[in-house]
Amino acid sequence: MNPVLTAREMSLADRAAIEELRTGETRLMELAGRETARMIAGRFEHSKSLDGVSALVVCGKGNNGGDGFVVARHLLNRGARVDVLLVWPEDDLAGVNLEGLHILKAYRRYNEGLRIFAGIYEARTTVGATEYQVVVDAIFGTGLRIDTEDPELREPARSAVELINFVNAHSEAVTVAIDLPSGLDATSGRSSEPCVNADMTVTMAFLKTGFFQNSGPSLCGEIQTAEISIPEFLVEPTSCLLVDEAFAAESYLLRDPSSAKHLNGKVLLVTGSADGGGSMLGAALLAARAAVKTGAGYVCASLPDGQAAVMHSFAPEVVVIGRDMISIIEKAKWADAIVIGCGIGRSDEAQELVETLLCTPEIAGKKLVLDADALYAIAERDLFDRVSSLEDAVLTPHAGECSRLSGLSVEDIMLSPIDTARMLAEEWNVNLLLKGMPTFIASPSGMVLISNSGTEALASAGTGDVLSGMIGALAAKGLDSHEAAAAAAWLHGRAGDLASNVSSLVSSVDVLQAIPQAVLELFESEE
Ligand SMILES: NC(=O)C1=CN([C@@H]2O[C@H](COP(=O)(O)OP(=O)(O)OC[C@H]3O[C@@H](n4cnc5c(N)ncnc54)[C@H](O)[C@@H]3O)[C@@H](O)[C@H]2O)[C@@H](O)CC1
Ligand SMILES: [K+]
Repeated sequence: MNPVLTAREMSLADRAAIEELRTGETRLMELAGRETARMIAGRFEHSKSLDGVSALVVCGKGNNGGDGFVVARHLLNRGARVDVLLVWPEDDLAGVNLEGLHILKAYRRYNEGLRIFAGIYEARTTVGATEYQVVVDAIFGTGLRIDTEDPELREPARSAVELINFVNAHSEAVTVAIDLPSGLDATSGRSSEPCVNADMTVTMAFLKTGFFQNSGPSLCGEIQTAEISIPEFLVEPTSCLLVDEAFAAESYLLRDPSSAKHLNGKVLLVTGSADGGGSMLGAALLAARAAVKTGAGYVCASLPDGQAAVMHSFAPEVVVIGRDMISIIEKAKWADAIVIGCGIGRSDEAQELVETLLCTPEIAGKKLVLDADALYAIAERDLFDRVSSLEDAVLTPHAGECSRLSGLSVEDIMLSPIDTARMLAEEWNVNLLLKGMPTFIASPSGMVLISNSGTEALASAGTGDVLSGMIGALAAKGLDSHEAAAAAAWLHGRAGDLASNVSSLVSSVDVLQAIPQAVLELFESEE
């Protein structure tokens, strides 16, 4: 899994590379620029040469602008025609950045086409009349400071960002952001007004937390990471990682050919309700079937009396027991993981059931997935002390449920989901999976995993129940509940993608049915 860093962590890594390893700023910058030019070339079919390609590189006064001068040089080396726009006067440049500009100026002797514009006003008319295939945004990187009270950019940055966005909106040009789109805060993902809207972001060394929060996902475009010789050991231990296919594959424990069903993960679900005329058995069916489809060896569901036939018509593999505590405790002793909450309802009786379950040692000592109405009961009955003493549990709220649990507003949670998930997991001493796009999975020790797979396809009723069943299955098969939640979130997203080409048509049953394909893919791509 790849580390995901805050701006501060990235700057510590930069400094360690320069001061401890003596890598040298010039070397890092050269690699940054060269890698970016190589990735730009990769966007065009003729990846070695950029003959006939016209590029505009818009440079700021910090090291991000310095990267821009190097990119401009390597684009020229590959045959592109290049215009460079200095957003600030040359007098504002110093050190490696000024050196970068001097080298570029020396290039002019050999490249008549190279134009260097001193300031936005000098550039505007010519830029407007030129057709570019590439616009490189090198105005701000991790050094940007935004005032959250007043996120407006001042001149000349404002006009420069507007120019980049104008060319992006009115031409076929690909906008490539160096390190991050200018105006985006690398840590929080909040953006200034305006902010560059990139088609592609070539980020240096490591992903940044801002790519996954607030405006980050909508402004970065495709994200590529440039290897610039800042080794991973400089950032270890990391506290945030991006879940990837390789992690999901490693986490998916295949059955031993000689094993019996009871060795392949036994899941108990305490889910579903049917009161009077209403029924929330669908949630129970989806979660149970998802556990089966994810490869649990044995799935048992505790349902309200008289509901076994419904389960068997949908998931004949599932053994059904009653809702009485004696039967539940009996099966809890046997189970490797227990899923509690999907569709049990919000009645006093349901809340009482959750409280009793969490206070029962045979249950509290197991791997637990607490979802939906179980979360409601935890919030209503203030069961956080119980939650804190659980052996290995995961709570799986969406932002609304998280708000009810924590008392924080949905807006505040969404403004800093990584920090919020980490803080609550630490406070409640439990794993917390904060559902959304992306999904954040925090452990009590402060590790946050980000699962970025899947699209809006998953935004439909019942997909959360499917996820709970999947987590239960992976936990029962041997993962701890933090890893199980992260791997299940990734597979769940992938299953959503595979369910249909048209995301709006995807229902939770479609996601369920696509689980085996998502799992199979893991092993096909490994071969
Ligand atoms: N430090 C290093 O060793 C490396 C840094 N690299 C590049 O350097 C970047 C970071 O460079 P810097 O720290 O110089 O910062 P930036 O180049 O991101 O920008 C900072 C400059 O903009 C100004 N500024 C900040 N906020 C502003 C605002 N709201 N309005 C107007 N001006 C503002 C600052 O005063 C400073 O001059 C990275 O994103 C990356 O692109 C890479 O070259 C790799 C190596
Ligand atoms: K940038």
